[in-house]
Amino acid sequence: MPFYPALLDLSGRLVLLVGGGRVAARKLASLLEAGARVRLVTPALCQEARELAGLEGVELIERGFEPGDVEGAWLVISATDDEDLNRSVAVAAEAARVFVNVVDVPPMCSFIVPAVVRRGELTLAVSTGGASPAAARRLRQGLQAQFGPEWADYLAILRAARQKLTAQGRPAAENRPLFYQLVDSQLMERVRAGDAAGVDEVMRAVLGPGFTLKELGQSLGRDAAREREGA
Ligand SMILES: C[C@@]1(CC(=O)O)C2=NC(=C\c3[nH]c(c(CCC(=O)O)c3CC(=O)O)Cc3[nH]c(c(CC(=O)O)c3CCC(=O)O)/C=C3\N/C(=C\2)[C@@H](CCC(=O)O)[C@]3(C)CC(=O)O)/[C@H]1CCC(=O)O
Ligand SMILES: NC(=O)c1ccc[n+]([C@@H]2O[C@H](COP(=O)([O-])OP(=O)(O)OC[C@H]3O[C@@H](n4cnc5c(N)ncnc54)[C@H](O)[C@@H]3O)[C@@H](O)[C@H]2O)c1
Repeated sequence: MPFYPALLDLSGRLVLLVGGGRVAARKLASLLEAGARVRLVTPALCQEARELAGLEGVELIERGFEPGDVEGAWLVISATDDEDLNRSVAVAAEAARVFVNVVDVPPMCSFIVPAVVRRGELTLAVSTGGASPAAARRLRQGLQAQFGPEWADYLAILRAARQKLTAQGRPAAENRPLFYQLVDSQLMERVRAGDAAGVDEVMRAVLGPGFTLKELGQSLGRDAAREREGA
């Protein structure tokens, strides 16, 4: 089936998560990372889920699922191994016209979850359409090795430069070639090398004065340690 790919803005939006096992804990972590509010419905929690359930933004309901739990949710995820329960969750979500993922049960899903690499604002999402989650995982691992932490700084610089340039009010047709000159320049190599002076040099050559790291409120290497730990 040709799934429609999209990136959801879940910040401040309610998501219903059913189940309290290790898989639910993993889903809870990624939902909170995306800024969602989570209603967690489960009669029992593993230690990891219990810890995350104590965080801000989580409404823990310690009992079995009831169809009314879907009320107000923008998205539903069911992470239990009980087939009847999963079906009840899927039916309730469908009736409420809310997208639902039943982990590992494609026929009950109205959306499926890709394997993901994040580097600051870069998101690489891999889906095989459900053909092979193992292949999706291997692809993700390959991308993780290929796209390093420098992408976080690189995109932060590009965003800041783009905002400053577009705020100057020139026609988009004039700005456009500059954006391509920038992404086709040595900028990425300089960022990767942690060469701040080199970055400034490239920015000056392409965009003129006013676009140094300092002038853009940017610096290098902020996310490197974190990304190395998470890689
Ligand atoms: C990407 C990832 C995201 C995540 O789950 O967060 C994800 N599965 C991951 C891993 C993984 N899952 C499974 C294995 C064992 C090897 C294998 O079976 O291949 C491995 C690998 C491992 O663990 O080593 C078992 C499995 N998964 C599904 C079925 C049922 C079926 O295929 O019918 C079965 C058999 C269950 C059984 O045996 O009973 C179904 C789905 N799994 C999906 C997503 C959706 C399609 C994704 C796509 O487009 O390809 C879909 C359709 C629905 C959904 O769950 O959204 C995550 C990788 C995270 C990462 O490492 O980056
Ligand atoms: N995609 C993946 O990577 C992956 C990996 C492992 C397992 N899985 C699948 O994900 C599912 C969950 O795995 P798990 O290891 O977290 O399972 P688990 O058995 O540890 O967790 C099931 C959870 O469901 C809860 N539950 C039971 N009855 C309930 C009810 N009536 N209402 C609400 N919650 C209820 C339980 O309290 C428990 O916390 C399984 O179906 C498994 O096949 C997927």
